[in-house]
Amino acid sequence: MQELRKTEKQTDTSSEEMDYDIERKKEEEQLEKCITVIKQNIEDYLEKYKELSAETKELYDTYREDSPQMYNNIMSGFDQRSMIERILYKNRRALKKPYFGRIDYKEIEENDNFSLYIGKNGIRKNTSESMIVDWRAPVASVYYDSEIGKSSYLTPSGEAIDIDLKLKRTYEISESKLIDYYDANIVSNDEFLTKHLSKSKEVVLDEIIATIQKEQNEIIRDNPWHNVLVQGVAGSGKTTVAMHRISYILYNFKEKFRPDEFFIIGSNKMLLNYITGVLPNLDVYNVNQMTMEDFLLLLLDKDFQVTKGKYQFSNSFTKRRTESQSKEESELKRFKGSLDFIKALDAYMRQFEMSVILSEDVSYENSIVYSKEEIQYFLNFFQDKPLQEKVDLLNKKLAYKIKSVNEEKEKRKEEIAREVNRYKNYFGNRHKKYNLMECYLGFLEDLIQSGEQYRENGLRIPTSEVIELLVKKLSAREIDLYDLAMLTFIKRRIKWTRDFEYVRHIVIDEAQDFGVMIFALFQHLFHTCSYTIMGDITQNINYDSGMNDWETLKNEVLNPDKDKFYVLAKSYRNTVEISNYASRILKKCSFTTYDIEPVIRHGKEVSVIEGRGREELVSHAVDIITAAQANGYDTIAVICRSVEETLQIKELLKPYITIQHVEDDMENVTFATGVMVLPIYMTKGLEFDAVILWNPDELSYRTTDEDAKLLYVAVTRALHELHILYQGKLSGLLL
Ligand SMILES: Nc1ncnc2c1ncn2[C@@H]1O[C@H](COP(=O)(O)OP(=O)(O)OP(=O)(O)O)[C@@H](O)[C@H]1O
Repeated sequence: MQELRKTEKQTDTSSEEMDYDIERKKEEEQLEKCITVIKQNIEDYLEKYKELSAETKELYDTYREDSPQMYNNIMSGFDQRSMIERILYKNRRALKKPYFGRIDYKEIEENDNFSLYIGKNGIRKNTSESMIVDWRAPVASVYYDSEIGKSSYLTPSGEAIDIDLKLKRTYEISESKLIDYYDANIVSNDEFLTKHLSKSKEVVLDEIIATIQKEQNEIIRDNPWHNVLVQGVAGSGKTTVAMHRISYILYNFKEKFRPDEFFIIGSNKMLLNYITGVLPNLDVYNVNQMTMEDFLLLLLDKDFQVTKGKYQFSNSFTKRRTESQSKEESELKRFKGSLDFIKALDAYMRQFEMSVILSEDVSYENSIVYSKEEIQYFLNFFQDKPLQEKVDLLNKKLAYKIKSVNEEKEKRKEEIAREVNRYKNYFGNRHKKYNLMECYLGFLEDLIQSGEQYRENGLRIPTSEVIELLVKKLSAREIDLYDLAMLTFIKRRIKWTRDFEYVRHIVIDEAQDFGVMIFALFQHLFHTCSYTIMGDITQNINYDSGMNDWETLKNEVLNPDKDKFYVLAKSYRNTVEISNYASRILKKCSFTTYDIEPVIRHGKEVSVIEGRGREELVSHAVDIITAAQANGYDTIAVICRSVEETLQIKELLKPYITIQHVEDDMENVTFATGVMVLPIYMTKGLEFDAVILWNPDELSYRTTDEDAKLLYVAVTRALHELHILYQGKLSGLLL
């Protein structure tokens, strides 16, 4: 920061320097004051913690199983203790760096002046007087959004407060000492940011509270009552913004959302561990995190278990590429990811329901007690309810009618009960069990037999050969997430269950990798849920099944009038050299891309090195890694195309370099400091100080849009250095 200030100081007059010294003294005093308060807070809370621990221990020692009251008291003691632990954690963190910003402004309507210090956590003196404002508080938005002069901020209820911003100041504080500060009208935002970005990478996502950018702030603070879809280039902070958004929502809408109603869905466990590692620093605890497959399996629960049925998940990145996949194979993938797949199942389920629930006149003692029209009206009215619930409601309604007829005839109670009982399962038994997989196979069979009827209704259904391929895969116990999605849909249509409740907000990272049908499914499953959807169509690694544009999602699944679509164009991760190299790949493609604007941070040129055989490539890789480590880089990745290649390269590098996670099972790999060898699909969402792209030759990456997306993902993982090692002919995408 001192460097940032130098240019300003050179032009200062000595009186300005004096002003600066006075001002700095005031700032030092303020910092001292805050630190004293925080120290006092820590002492007080430690005392409370000790008292509470002693009380809880005493209760625990005298606990009797027959006293529910005692049990509740112990539990509440534990809860309070963890609350105090969190407060202590926040205060201890704040002790080193209590705040990062300050805003001085006048509230125009009230004519009141304020000077607020903004920190990663709000700090109070004596639990009442606010010393430091939490970054998530509505007013803190001014720090991220506003320029000096007239502006406004929004309260969570949407009310605009007009203000006149007089000062916006940023501090550099380290180990409780003021290093420096600067004012927004003097040092540019980009200069400050670049300093932060040149750091070496850690193995969890960083919080960016002090440097959130205006366009990111807008997304973080958008309200949770509508869905938010963000298209952002690689490294634009999508994941980071999503995590900060969760923190913002839980802080500002405490009464409406519980953390355990939040679900973060990511593409693999390594990515999830990496991104959710930031949550405690953002004061977020107890949110759910899982892969899409695990989320669907959780919803399916006991109704479908992959292990029980001995199913295996298919992964198209397992094998080294030898030949192109068949036309049927890619058609099948496209169909499975499409809206037509789920729309066809919806139509089938309606037919299925009609075959189970007879909508015909119900006659009783020579008169119609429940007419066909009434039944159909009921079915239409409760269209959205599961089959079992409809059956139950219809049975109950009929029972009521039969009871009324008999009561009118003044029959005896026992006789009425007998009559009602006779009809109690007229529309079917609501406990009847359905096998979801059998239902799914029934649907596929119907597509094969009656595909034309579906097509006549405007659905794009592939040929029966394509559907037969899917049936074949299922009989070979090969399954994927779209199959799970269909089973979940069937379950929702049939079963009366609580499995779909308690999901209030879903954050989906790398959303482009999932077919649009997944989002349609979610809309169908959860009625009071909103979504934060983060993605980049340029990084769709599941070319056929994933999304290559946002149009269908935006216009056919989400509500274009109500939901919000944002674009993040600035890339904070890569150096200009790496960003330009990535942009060159995209220029070779036919798909629409979003322009990348790198934050100006220069580094080494990308090195492209040809080797005359594997041994030479290995020797180059070893040299690059050794040099990068000597340069102080902690995270280094060698990125391969397939799992098969990854395992081979690991073996080749092992004699010379310590490699993290040498086990073969990709599922168990966790992000670690050091050198990792990974297939591209596992590097999604991650970043490394230095990246070696392993042998992107023309066979591994053809000049197609599909392969361009894969390469784009691989090269944009690098923060500071990118090296391309190849033998033979380099892929046309990199020329
Ligand atoms: N405002 C910011 N201030 C400082 N660093 C930032 C900011 N925004 C993003 N970054 C940094 O940029 C890097 C990329 O962020 P992130 O991984 O969230 O991007 P992404 O858009 O999800 O990338 P990808 O699409 O490649 O997964 C991270 O190191 C993050 O800390």
